[in-house]
Parts: sequence; structure tokens; C-alpha cells
Amino acid sequence: MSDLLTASQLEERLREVGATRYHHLHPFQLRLQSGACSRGEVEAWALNRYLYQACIPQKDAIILSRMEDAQLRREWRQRIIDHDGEREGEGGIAKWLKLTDDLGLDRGAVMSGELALPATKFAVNAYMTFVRDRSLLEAVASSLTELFSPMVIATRVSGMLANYDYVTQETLAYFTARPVQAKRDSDFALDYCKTHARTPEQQRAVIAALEFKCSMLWAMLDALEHAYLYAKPWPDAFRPADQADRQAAE
Ligand SMILES: O=C(O)c1cc(C(=O)O)c2c(n1)C(=O)C(=O)c1cc(C(=O)O)[nH]c1-2
Repeated sequence: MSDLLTASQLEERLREVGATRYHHLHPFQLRLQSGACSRGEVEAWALNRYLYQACIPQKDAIILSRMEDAQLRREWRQRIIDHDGEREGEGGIAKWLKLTDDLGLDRGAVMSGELALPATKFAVNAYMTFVRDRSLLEAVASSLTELFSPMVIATRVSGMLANYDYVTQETLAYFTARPVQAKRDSDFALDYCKTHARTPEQQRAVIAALEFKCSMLWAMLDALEHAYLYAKPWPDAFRPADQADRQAAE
């Protein structure tokens, strides 16, 4: 008996991975959307997540360079444009910097990545390495977390707007375009994986790639929660003003 899944069974398995392992379940995400995070934690989240945003077009350029089919490249290159924009000041990365600006973070410090937690750097690096070293099919499959991002973005945006008075719709402008882009991108990637995963091994590799990506997103939030809620940040990492006050009071 073959353990080859049908395309719809494969999709079902992938959706199960998201339902049980995506970062919408992470305690830090739940605190962020419920208003329980301190201002410093919100700042630390935005600063660390900048590193992930900044790596996305680079990882998509790696994937693009591995595609032999021009039609496929035409589809994929839109992702790079979405993040980098067509010119200075446009695109997702510029919008993320609007968020960190509004939170009062120094742009140069954010962009240098120097204040990010070590685990954030390791996680982002692991994503880049994964798409470089694994098969093209696995690299494409690792983007499938975007199947689930519209739902977490909607909850996060409405929760943050309701619970933090220093956060406005303009501050969170990054997220306005993302759900539509994520749906377009993940529909395409899902279709690609369903068509190209033709053996049980390939199907298992696709599922494992999505699990890997979920674990990478989870690890970033684990690190944030540990450093800024329970313990203290790595000596060279970002230290929010409210945490400095807390430490002074201890
Ligand atoms: O806000 C989020 O929770 C979230 C999650 C993800 C994701 O699931 O990887 C992405 C994004 N946002 C996002 O904005 C984005 O551009 C993006 C690109 C990718 C990818 O792997 O190619 N994931 C995500």
C-alpha cells in the first residue's frame, strides 16, 4: 500500500501543521494582542521582527536564483518588489520602519540589527540557510506559513489598536497590504507544492519544511518572551526604557 497522499490530503496535513504549530498560538503573540505587553516589549518585538522582514527579500532572491522556469521567476519576483518597493521609501521594509519610528526607536540602530537578540539572528539565518541548501520544493514550502498569516495579522492589528494608545492605524500600515499579498503568495506556493510533491518522500519533505518554518517563528517569540518578560536581554541587545526603570527599582 502506498503512503502517497492525494493533493487534498496533503493540503489537509499542511493546514493541520498551521493549526497546531503556527505562532498565532504563542503566549507572546497572545499577550501582544491582548494588551498585556509593556511598551518595552512591543518595542522589542518590532525591533527584532525587523530582522525577519529585512531577510525576506534576500531569501526570496535566493529562491528566485534557483528557479529554472521563467514563468515561475515572474511569479516569485513580485515578493521582492512587495518588500523592497520600486523606489526608496516604498515597500514593506519601509513600512516596517514607520512602525519602529513611531515607537521611538532609532532607525539606524534598528537597521543595523545590532540590538536584536542572538536567537533572532540565529532564526533568521536558519531560514536563509534552509532555502539555500534544501530542494527548491522545500524552499517554496517553507513560505507556506503565509497561509495562516492573514488570520494572525487581523487579530494582532485589532488587538493592538484596541489596547495600546500609542499605536495607530498609520503605525501599523505595514499590515494593511499583507493579507492580500499573503493570500496571493500562499495560494501560488500551495498549488506549486501540491503539483510538485509527487512522491511520499517529497510530500513528507514539504510538511517538514512547514514545520521547520513554524518552529523558526516560534523560536523568535520564545526568545523575546524569555528576554523581556522572565529574564533579561543579552548584554548587547535592546534594553527598553521601562525595563531599565524596573531594574533600577529592584
Ligand atoms: O505578521 C505575521 O505574523 C507574519 C507571518 C509571516 C509568516 O508566517 O511567515 C510572514 C509575515 N508576517 C510577513 O509580513 C511577510 O512578509 C512574510 C513573508 C514570509 C515568507 O516566508 O516568505 N512570511 C511572512
